[in-house]
Amino acid sequence: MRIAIGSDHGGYHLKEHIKKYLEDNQFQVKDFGTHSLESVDYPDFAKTVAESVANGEYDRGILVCGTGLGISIAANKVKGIRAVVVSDCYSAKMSRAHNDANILALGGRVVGPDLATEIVKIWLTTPFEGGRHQRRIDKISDIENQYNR
Ligand SMILES: O=C(CO)[C@H](O)[C@H](O)COP(=O)(O)O
Repeated sequence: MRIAIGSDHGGYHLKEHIKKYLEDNQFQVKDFGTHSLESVDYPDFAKTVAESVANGEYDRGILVCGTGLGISIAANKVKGIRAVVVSDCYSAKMSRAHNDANILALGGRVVGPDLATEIVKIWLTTPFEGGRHQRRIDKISDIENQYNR
């Protein structure tokens, strides 16, 4: 699986931790930055990662800012993106099974590295269930198409 990752300064340390986990576990990872603790603007990284997932270059994206909130809001502006902020294992599972989330957003100031690793593991291995959930995803796409032509 090809995974695009990105963060702002608030998510930098957790992004580096997740990158190492992914590389150690034979995922193909592209790090779109940021590459230091210098203050940057999270929409810049959300946009790059979200576009790389929306255009099919990468299968999934993982984004980290201080809370996961701003970077997920920004990513969700890109057509075709379903970004979710997750800080527990149940939501990680359900965001895949029911919501077919294609971007996981984490808060570097919210979740510790061990919990984040568990969330990432679950999120990357849980399949979408389809069925009635596909109908609901299609309705989300309909809303998106209405406002984002
Ligand atoms: O969590 C975030 C957005 O949702 C950002 O990481 C946070 O707002 C950055 O704050 P600061 O510039 O004070 O480090």
